Amino acid sequence: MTKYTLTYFDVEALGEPIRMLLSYGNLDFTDNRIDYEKDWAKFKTAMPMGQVPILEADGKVMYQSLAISRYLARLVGLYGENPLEDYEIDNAVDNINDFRAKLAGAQYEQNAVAKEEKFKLLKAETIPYFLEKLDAIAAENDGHFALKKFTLADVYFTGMSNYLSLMAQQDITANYQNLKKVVENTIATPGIKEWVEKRPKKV
Ligand SMILES: N[C@@H](CCC(=O)N[C@@H](CS)C(=O)NCC(=O)O)C(=O)O
Repeated sequence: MTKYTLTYFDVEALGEPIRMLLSYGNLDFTDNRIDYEKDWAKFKTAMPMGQVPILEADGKVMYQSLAISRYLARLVGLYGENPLEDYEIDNAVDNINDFRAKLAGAQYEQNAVAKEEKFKLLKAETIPYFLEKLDAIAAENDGHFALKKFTLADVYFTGMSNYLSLMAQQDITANYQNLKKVVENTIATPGIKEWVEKRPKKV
């Protein structure tokens, strides 16, 4: 049986959907967490693109979190059954990822004045815009993000949700019942439920 090792920082963020997919599939994995302050400089040079997450499977080193997530989703039956279904799932994941990129653009802005301006715009426009759109998509899909069923897109949103809330400086599901439903459904799913109960409490 394949043994997986996920290497990432001691946070949820981009690594968490991967941990959830591995847990959902009941795949045997080591959750290898790097201490950023102490150890990252020496690990970075050994990473294929100088970044994490990476997933090792029987000697194969995989990187790029979305590529890894799609690979695992295929493996555990959370991807589409045909190219059109794949498109629907990818589309939902890309919408969520666009939201993440907007938040990260403000969060990691180095200039303090520019950062404050970016956050003002985020709070006034970008965050409500994305959350309303995403909530409407989840409403159309009966509490899922695509195809009215549990897929990679639900796991991606749920795995990222605490990190997205942290960056948005607000609970992103608080006023959006359909988004809340996606998260509740996902964390009640066998495999993921057990993972969420035992995972380190680090966003
Ligand atoms: N597109 C990459 C981005 C990976 C990425 O941004 N990783 C960050 C952590 S979330 C990282 O390794 N930062 C440390 C660095 O770049 O030195 C992916 O999705 O895997």
